[in-house]
Amino acid sequence: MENEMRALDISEDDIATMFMAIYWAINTSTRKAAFWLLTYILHAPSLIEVIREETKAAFKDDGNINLEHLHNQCPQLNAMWNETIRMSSYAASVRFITEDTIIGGKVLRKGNRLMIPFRQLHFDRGVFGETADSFDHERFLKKATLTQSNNWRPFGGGNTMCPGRHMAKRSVLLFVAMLFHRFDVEMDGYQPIPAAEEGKPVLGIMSIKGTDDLRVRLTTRKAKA
Ligand code: HEM
Repeated sequence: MENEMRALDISEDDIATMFMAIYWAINTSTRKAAFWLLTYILHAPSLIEVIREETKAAFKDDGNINLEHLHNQCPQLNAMWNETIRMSSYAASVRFITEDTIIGGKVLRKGNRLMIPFRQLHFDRGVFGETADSFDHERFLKKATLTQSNNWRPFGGGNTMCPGRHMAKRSVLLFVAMLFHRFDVEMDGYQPIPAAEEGKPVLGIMSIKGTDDLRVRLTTRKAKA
């Protein structure tokens, strides 16, 4: 990729900026999304069996795992994923206004910047209902069209919509499915859902606040005879 950029005469500074953005995108939001998804599941442990049952067809006898099964044929796990990134997204799209535009009776002047904070969209009770503040693992099962809503934008939108979104989802679903197939997982004694760092906007998924964490116990599951 670097060679291709050099061949296009892109400057050293711009190449560094692009790589920085890519490394950062890969290394931050995806692992945080996995953390929050596991946290929500461990706080409703009956979901673990639901996931094991739904994902077991993805695990092949030859050791391979069918990623597309996890992506397309596991509605419950997918609904948990959608709900997790609704709850934990703290990004905002920033757009440069190129023409005077009227939205909802408000004039947006050419030359200004517009910020669209996702958290406010994701917690809008007009769209997500009275339970918008809490994790509902079935929310996107009961209403699959929510993913088409302009209020659900964990990956932004338009030309700069996150190109890593499919990879991020597949990585996290794979990690969670493998974890529950290989291990019994439980909280190391009851712990509340860790506080999220709400004071610091990020381009993606929220961090845990301060030293909060979630300790878990893992026990290897015995292979079925
Ligand atoms: C849960 C995981 C992730 C979340 C929530 C996330 C979220 C976002 C958001 C909100 C944007 C800005 C979209 C906009 O401007 O409207 C973005 C951009 C971007 N993301 Fe992600 N992302 C995730 C994972 C990834 C991964 C795994 C990669 C790379 C493999 C990636 C690569 C990028 C890149 C390159 C951009 C800039 C796109 C552009 O400006 O054209 N992201 N992401």
